[in-house]
Amino acid sequence: MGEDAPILAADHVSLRFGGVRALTDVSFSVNRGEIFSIIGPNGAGKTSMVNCISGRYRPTEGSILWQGRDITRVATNRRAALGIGRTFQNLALFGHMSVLDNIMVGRHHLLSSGVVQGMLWWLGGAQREEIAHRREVEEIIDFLEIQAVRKAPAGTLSYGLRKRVELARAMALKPQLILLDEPMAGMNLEEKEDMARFIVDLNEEWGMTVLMIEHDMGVVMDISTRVMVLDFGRQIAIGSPEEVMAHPRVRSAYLGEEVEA
Ligand SMILES: Nc1ncnc2c1ncn2[C@@H]1O[C@H](COP(=O)(O)OP(=O)(O)OP(=O)(O)O)[C@@H](O)[C@H]1O
Repeated sequence: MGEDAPILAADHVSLRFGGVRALTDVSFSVNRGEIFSIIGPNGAGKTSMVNCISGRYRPTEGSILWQGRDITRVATNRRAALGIGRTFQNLALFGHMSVLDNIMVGRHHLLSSGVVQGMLWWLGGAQREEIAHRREVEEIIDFLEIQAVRKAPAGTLSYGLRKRVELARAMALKPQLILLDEPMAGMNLEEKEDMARFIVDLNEEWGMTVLMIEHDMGVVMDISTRVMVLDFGRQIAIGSPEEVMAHPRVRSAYLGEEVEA
């Protein structure tokens, strides 16, 4: 277990909400070091899949494997402690708190996974760790080029900068795998280009494996190692961006083209 196994795998995952089949028998694996993207039309099951990985939803059938170990029944906060990080589309930043404090909060999220561990951490040299952690947070702030706003209340920032702070908060947990749910949504071209560069760099320089959902096909095809396409909860293609774009079912389902006879 461990080194040879994919960092993450979904094994025959199905998810139903009453009569709605959000996912049907989806299997795939993500290799360490990849930027792996999930695409597909609205309602295809992308968010459901990511929620199964983060632990927010439990698959009706099938399992989620982390480095070969079955984590289907592991709680969300434990998954974060294992090394699965994410940005939360709906978890807003604390508007009145500074950028720095918002990023530091990410760390406390990790510590809150156990009162006893938290106590031991505190008794066992918390201050030293706190200083080391602050240094890491400063590195992340430098990396994401948000030094100029580190003391600003998060609520005063532009949309693009807020998204960067959210990314910083996820990075502060030092995840091995980072889940990004539509990181470019609502961004202008320049903000998208910046975000794409940060994703590539956090992958290459910080060694984080990336799993993302993104609607912007240009960005997906540009930066992804591999792409999985979902449609009506089923996997219809998986492969390199070129392979996926050339796939007849992708062209018909996703790009609305007629499938040639
Ligand atoms: N909590 C829920 N309760 C009931 N149905 C749900 C729930 N979450 C998702 N669904 C349904 O599951 C299907 C897949 O939804 P999901 O949000 O995973 O798709 P998506 O590909 O992320 O779509 P979008 O691109 O619009 O975000 C949809 O039919 C959706 O209505």
